[in-house]
Amino acid sequence: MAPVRRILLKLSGEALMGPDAFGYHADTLAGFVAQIREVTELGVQVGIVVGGGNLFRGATGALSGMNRATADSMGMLATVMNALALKDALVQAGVPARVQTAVAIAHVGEGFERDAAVRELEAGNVVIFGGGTGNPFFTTDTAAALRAAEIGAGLLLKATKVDGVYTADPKKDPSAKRYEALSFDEAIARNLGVLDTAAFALCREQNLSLVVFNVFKPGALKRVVMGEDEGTRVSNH
Ligand SMILES: Nc1ncnc2c1ncn2[C@@H]1O[C@H](COP(=O)(O)OP(=O)(O)OP(=O)(O)O)[C@@H](O)[C@H]1O
Ligand SMILES: O=c1ccn([C@@H]2O[C@H](COP(=O)(O)O)[C@@H](O)[C@H]2O)c(=O)[nH]1
Repeated sequence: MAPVRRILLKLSGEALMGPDAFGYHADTLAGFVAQIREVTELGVQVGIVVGGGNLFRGATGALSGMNRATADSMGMLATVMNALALKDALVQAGVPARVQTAVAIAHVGEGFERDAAVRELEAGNVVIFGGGTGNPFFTTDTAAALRAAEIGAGLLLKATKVDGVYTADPKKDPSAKRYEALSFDEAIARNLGVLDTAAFALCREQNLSLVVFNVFKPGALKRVVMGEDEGTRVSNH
């Protein structure tokens, strides 16, 4: 089977810290870069939205009394830092990459512009979208669904710490069962927390298929883009 032509990869921020409790784990980052390089070598165009859970989440700041919108701005800045870290690691590995940010930060990255992003992808550059949607009260899952729709990605991939979508959070409920596939209607109706509802709803509305997979499994990203049996597929069918 031919690989998907263009993907939007949502890379977990929390995954970047590997076995550490905070920040970046160099070997883990190198492993993700190797997987991304593998799919670019197949000719797949790769857009990336990276989360911020290794550095800061707005909801956590709000719990300790911060204004939620301010805390979310800090969370968005955390995702920009992750975008820069990922870009640096990709470029050092010989994979050309650009950063576009939803929050304007002069001299740090280009501002998000859909046409420019598509041109970069067609030229063979990985484009990393930092800063989420640019708005508080959203998550990078929703940003990933949004950017996927904007760039016309054939598939949205959520690269995370679990190997698919389960009947309940497998970290909290050891009896949870993994789905091989399910519909967006079912995911929303069952309130499955692997993605936020806004992101599920946008995918459903835009008829954008999603695969949730474990990014720590070597070669998993390539298997997903090749349409092989990996993770859980969520779609309108
Ligand atoms: N039904 C479910 N199936 C699978 N995972 C679930 C489910 N419900 C909740 N989860 C949890 O969702 C997590 C993945 O989503 P989450 O947004 O928290 O992580 P992330 O995207 O990896 O984080 P980050 O904010 O760092 O980008 C999993 O680690 C899992 O514990
Ligand atoms: O559109 C967005 C995206 C993200 N945020 C804030 O950033 C952090 C980190 O993102 P995660 O998706 O949780 O990894 C998030 O907790 C929000 O505080 C945002 O405000 N808007």
